[in-house]
Amino acid sequence: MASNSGINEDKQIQWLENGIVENYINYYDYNEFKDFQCIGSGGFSKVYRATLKNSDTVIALKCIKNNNLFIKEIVNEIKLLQKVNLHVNIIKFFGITKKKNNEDTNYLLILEYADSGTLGEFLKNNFSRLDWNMKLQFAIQIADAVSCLHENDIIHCDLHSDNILVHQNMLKLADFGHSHRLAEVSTQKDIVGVLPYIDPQFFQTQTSNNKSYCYKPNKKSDIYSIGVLLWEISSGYKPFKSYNSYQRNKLLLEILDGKRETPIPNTPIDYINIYTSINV
Ligand SMILES: Nc1ncnc2c1ncn2[C@@H]1O[C@H](COP(=O)(O)OP(=O)(O)OP(=O)(O)O)[C@@H](O)[C@H]1O
Repeated sequence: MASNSGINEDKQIQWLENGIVENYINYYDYNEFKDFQCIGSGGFSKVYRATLKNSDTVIALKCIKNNNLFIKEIVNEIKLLQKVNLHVNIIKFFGITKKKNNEDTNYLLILEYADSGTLGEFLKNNFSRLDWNMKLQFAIQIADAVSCLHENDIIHCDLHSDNILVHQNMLKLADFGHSHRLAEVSTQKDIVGVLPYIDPQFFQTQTSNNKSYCYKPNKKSDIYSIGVLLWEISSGYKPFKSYNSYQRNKLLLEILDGKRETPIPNTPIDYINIYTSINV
């Protein structure tokens, strides 16, 4: 007898296959692409740069490492990306392709290609040439992209500088694997994300209740992460970069105790006000 999770996986795969047949998802044959080059990897995917044959069109292919384990995340990411596909600061979703792997079939998301890597890498390599006008543009672009999500009642839930890509000096929000529609949000048992960017309320509720976790991610949790990103854009550094992974608990306790990164000298006061404002 199939397990519940097996039934759920089958349903998700069915949704993808129906999407291809009924044309609510664009499908491209894998053989239509060439010049594959691995450009990154994350918790559940490997990402390739490739070119559409007989054209100069460059795209990114996000190949899910283990379809069966992550099929829910793939379907989730596709559904959400399709809702916000028109925004210039959100990575575009073009469709899917499939690759046969012995007995298995791997699904790959076809995405807009960002030519300058993640925002984190970009700041590391280019910070000295960024003027305030550019930093401000970056801040506005992140706020615009997240505002578009929120208008569609979607929350990203995993905002950090490696989930924002840079293309032609413009920011593109990416990686919707942990995002949710607000109506479908439940209380989080597992906290996802990168510690310095996570709304501390996730942890506060957990420790004060002395029982299972009961904080629901919401729009304000994304806005906390935007505040941290604005600081990062103004400094060029990852937040709390002097803490290594072994000091995670120490950092968590300090953040709960109110520790925050301090404004960088010569940052315009209006900019500081935006990311330190508590009236969100
Ligand atoms: N559209 C793209 N254009 C260029 N590079 C990309 C693109 N999408 C992803 N990448 C690169 O691949 C890396 C992994 O992508 P992504 O964060 O989407 O994977 P993931 O498996 O969902 O990661 P996570 O562990 O954060 O959930 C990114 O950090 C980036 O370097």
